[in-house]
Amino acid sequence: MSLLTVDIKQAGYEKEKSVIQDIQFSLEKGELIGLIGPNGAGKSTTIKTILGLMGFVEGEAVFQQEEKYAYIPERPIFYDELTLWEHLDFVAAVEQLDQKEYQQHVVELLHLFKLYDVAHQLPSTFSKGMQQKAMLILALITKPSVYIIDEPFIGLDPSAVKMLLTSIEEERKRGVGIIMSTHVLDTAEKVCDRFLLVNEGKLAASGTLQEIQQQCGLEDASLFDCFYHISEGQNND
Ligand SMILES: Nc1ncnc2c1ncn2[C@@H]1O[C@H](COP(=O)(O)OP(=O)(O)OP(=O)(O)O)[C@@H](O)[C@H]1O
Repeated sequence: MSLLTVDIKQAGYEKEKSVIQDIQFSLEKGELIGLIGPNGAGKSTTIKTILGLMGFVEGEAVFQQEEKYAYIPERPIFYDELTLWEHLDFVAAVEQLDQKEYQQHVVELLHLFKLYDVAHQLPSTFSKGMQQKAMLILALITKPSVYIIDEPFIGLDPSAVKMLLTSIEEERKRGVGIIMSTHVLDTAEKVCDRFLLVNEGKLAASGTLQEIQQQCGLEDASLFDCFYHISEGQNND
C-alpha cells in the first residue's frame, strides 16, 4: 500500500482560479521523489495542496492511515522567544516522544548538524543555513513516515548537504517516503528514484530518469537537459 496517493484534478489560491491541474502520483515506502520544474511552475502549490493548505481543491491527497508526516518549508518558521532546545523539547512533548530515546537522538543530531553549541540560543538569530538545519532536526526527531521537503539544498553548506543526504538515506532504510522539491538537478539526479516534472501547473513528465528521457525523446540526456527541453525547448519545437 502506498504511503501517499495524490490525485489533484485542480487546485488554486482562489476559488475557480486553477493554478495546478491533473497531478497524479503515489509515494511508496523507501522512495525518494524529486519534484522539479521552473520558477512559478506549481511545485510549492502542489506541496501546499498535499498538506491541505489550499483554499480551492478538486481531487485529494490521501496519506496511508495513521501515517505521520513532516513538512520542512523552504523558509523556516520559529517562535521568537524559544531557544532551539526549547523548540525541540516542545516538539518532543507534543509528539509524546519517548524521553530517553529523544534525549539520545537529539544530541546525536545536534552534533551531526553542528548546532550543539548554539542549541541554547534563539533560532531567529541563526543564519539561513543554520535555521534550515534546525528545521531538519525538528523534523527528524519525530521519526515520521513521510517527509515533504521544500528546496532543502539551497542555503546549506556542502558538509550540511552531505549530512542531509546521509540522514535521508538512513530514513529511507526505515521505509520512509520522501517528496523533495528542488532546483539542484545534479544532486536530484543522483539521489532520487523518480521525478515529477511540473511545468505550467501540469505534470509534463514523470518517472525514472530513463522514463523522463523517453518522454522527452532525449536518450541519455541529463535531468537538466530534460528539464530545459520541457521548460523551454518544447515551446520552440
Ligand atoms: N499565495 C499565492 N497567492 C496567489 N497566487 C500564488 C500564491 N503563491 C503562488 N502563486 C502563484 O501560483 C503559481 C505557482 O507558484 P508556485 O509557488 O507553486 O511555484 P513553484 O514551482 O514553487 O516556483 P519556485 O520554483 O519559484 O518556488 C504562480 O503563478 C504563482 O504566481
